[in-house]
Amino acid sequence: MTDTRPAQPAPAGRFITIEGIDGAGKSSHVDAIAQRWTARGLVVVRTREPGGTALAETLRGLVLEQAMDPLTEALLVFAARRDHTEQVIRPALARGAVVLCDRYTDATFAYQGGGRGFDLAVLAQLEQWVQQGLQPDLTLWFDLPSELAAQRRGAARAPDRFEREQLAFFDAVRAGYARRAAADPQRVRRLDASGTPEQVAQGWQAVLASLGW
Ligand SMILES: Nc1ncnc2c1ncn2[C@@H]1O[C@H](COP(=O)(O)OP(=O)(O)O)[C@@H](O)[C@H]1O
Ligand SMILES: Cc1cn([C@H]2C[C@H](O)[C@@H](COP(=O)(O)OP(=O)(O)O)O2)c(=O)[nH]c1=O
Repeated sequence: MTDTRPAQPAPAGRFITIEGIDGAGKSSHVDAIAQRWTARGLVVVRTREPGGTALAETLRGLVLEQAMDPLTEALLVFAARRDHTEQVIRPALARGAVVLCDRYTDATFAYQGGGRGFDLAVLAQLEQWVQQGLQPDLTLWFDLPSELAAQRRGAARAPDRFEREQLAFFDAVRAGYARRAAADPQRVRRLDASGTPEQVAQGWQAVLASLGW
């Protein structure tokens, strides 16, 4: 069935997402990325997926800890996304804020599509129904080999249901991100996340500078 509802009007703010396999280094850079705009007096709304609202955080707890089949998993991350998008992201963009979101739909194509092997055409339909044409203006993809990410994750934190997966799963997730980047290279910018923190920071700074952000 074709979804014929019109896309909602383009929002005024800026929507930036951060992506990568677990242990890629996203959390280590998000404060500095946000500061780039707060230093100029812009309002930055920092949020994450799955999560960002009370309902979506409840769904996050289920997705990260409960065993479930791939369709249930895909529906739950999109249900969380719908609530988050409508309650937080669209209103913030309409107010002119910078929305900086730790993961969004590229993670679904990477983890559920790549990692779990779930049908990409179904994910694309859900994406359309849930987002009604809304896409990030920019996605910073922290990319590095799965082995290196696993070493970085180490034993520092109790692994959730995804972090307990084997290297082959993360190789497939990474390939899922690469497909999304190839399909939309203007939006999804790959960063080499295998270097030192300083080198990685230079990478995202160069991308933002090239956009005049
Ligand atoms: N460039 C880097 N080089 C080496 N270790 C790093 C680098 N960036 C982050 N780390 C470390 O790797 C681990 C995972 O980083 P984190 O930022 O939590 O990743 P993510 O949020 O993508 O899962 C942390 O212990 C962090 O200190
Ligand atoms: C947004 C999203 C995340 N995930 C997974 C990826 C991560 O393993 C996990 C939560 O991501 P993350 O917030 O990066 O976890 P942490 O707080 O441990 O750094 O959820 C999906 O499988 N599908 C999705 O659509």
